[in-house]
Amino acid sequence: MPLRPLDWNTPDASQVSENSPNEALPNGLELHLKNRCKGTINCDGHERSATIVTKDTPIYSSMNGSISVPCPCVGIGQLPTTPVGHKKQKEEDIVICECKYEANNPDSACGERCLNVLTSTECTPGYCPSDIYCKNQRFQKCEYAKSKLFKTEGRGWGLLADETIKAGQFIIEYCGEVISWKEARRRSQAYETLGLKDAFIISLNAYESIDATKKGSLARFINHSCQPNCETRKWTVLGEIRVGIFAKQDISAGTELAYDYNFEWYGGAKVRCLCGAVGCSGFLGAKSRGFQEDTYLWEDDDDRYSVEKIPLYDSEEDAPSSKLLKTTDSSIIEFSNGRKNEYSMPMDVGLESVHRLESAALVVVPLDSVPMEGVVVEAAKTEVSEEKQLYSQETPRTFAQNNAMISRIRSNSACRNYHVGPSPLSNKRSPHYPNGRSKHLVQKQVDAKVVCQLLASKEAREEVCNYEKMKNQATSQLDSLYNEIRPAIEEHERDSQDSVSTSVAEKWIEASCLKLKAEFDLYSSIIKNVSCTPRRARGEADPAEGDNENEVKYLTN
Ligand SMILES: C[S@@+](CC[C@H](N)C(=O)[O-])C[C@H]1O[C@@H](n2cnc3c(N)ncnc32)[C@H](O)[C@@H]1O
Repeated sequence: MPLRPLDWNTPDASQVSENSPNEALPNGLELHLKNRCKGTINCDGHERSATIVTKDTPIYSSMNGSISVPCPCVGIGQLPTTPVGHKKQKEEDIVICECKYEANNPDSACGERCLNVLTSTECTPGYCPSDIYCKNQRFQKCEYAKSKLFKTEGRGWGLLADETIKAGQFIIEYCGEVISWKEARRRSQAYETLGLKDAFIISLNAYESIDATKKGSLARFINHSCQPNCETRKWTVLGEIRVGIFAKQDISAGTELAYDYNFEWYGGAKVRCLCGAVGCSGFLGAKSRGFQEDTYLWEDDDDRYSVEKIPLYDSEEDAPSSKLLKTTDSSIIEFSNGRKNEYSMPMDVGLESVHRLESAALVVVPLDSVPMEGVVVEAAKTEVSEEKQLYSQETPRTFAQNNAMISRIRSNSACRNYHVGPSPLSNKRSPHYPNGRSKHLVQKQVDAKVVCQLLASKEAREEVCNYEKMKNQATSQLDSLYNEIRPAIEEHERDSQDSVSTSVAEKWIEASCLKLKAEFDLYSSIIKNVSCTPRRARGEADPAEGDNENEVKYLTN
């Protein structure tokens, strides 16, 4: 049973032949000289001897009851073995389809219309009415497309189609050790500490991950692309969820296979994406929650770690020479979070600048977090301590939560690669101010009540208050929707769905837009009234009962 290997038995002693020195594996891992076994590897018609180490060895795959090791010819050699560690499927859990094999219609034997195929479940041998004709046991029979390893430029090893592959075709299973989510985090950190640059852990479901770092199939060599020709899909095979790589489109022989990792970035080095796609997001995991939160946290006033400041290329020579835009003078680019950055652009603006623009557009920042500096400075012209009163520190649902939701909805999280690290950056994630508060807790907002105290006109005050009320309503609507949606999101992470339902996503988008509009209305009203209506004179009675008069005095100075 060559499935989802947790471990392998030692190859049969009869396989042992001449020993040869260890060879470096494609990803730089060495064979460990432990539980040593010698075996003959038959690869593309030629034989070579090698030391095979079970248990503690980076050996690839569980194909057809064999283990695979890379051969210097960049092929794969096989040694027979038996993977163990699978759950036994209970008879009562076996789902039986209603197909009937007809000799003149081969598709009748568990083709597209098979009930099991429609629910991404493989038929169980011995129980399928199509019996030996059943075509729905691709994972079990390792019906992989032909592929071969090749060395890429800058992205390590990659995998090529070695035959024409049709859209929708099963290419290969992502095999590896099935471990808990917690163990995945622990291992990711350990691998990073060991200096392993490549990440091989993908998420299987909310609780388990597949680690192909040391044991896995050739699928572990498939690189990421922001415009991929493959995708991951989950199938239920003999009662277990397993991950396969499937073709998204027809792929011709010799084309590199790639899928979108939806890489989950938790810190550590930001890895530049070298997929070369037109809409490339710049970094592996740039769309993930961790990456966006980290980037956002530092955008305020510390540009050192923001994505825009990290050069995409190590040197100018590395940068592609394509000239995509032309401009003559300095341009102000307004980011979606309202922050303006001034770039003195050279005559020719190359790919890097375009990337910068694209990555800026990717950052979704709700108005909650817009500091409104223009308004406050202009209106108050006051001491720093008063700024605190204009900016409420209330953070009903911070950006982190909002953004987590957005990125979860957005992410097709069937498979996320982990890249976890106790890196220098992780210290930066909780910077502290001298007053001991964490920087990311200081989400500034304009406090409409304090602004009202500035305004002499009753109508102006009422208008601002009304807009604030509407903003608060929209905020609590979004909050309750968040609670309503959470189970759906959790469910989505647990089962094999690749995305949340469109209706859920639409509800969320609608409520978010309403909140953004309410915020926009409030802030426009504040700007309009602060700049166009008279201010209250010093010492004038406070419009609101019990308000602090000193506050007003300061503000109108
Ligand atoms: C699952 S492995 C893929 C195989 C890997 N190239 C190797 O040589 O073993 C994932 C790692 O490959 C590299 N990689 C994959 N896609 C990449 C891309 N588009 N740009 C840069 N590096 C990439 C990254 O180091 C990533 O952590």
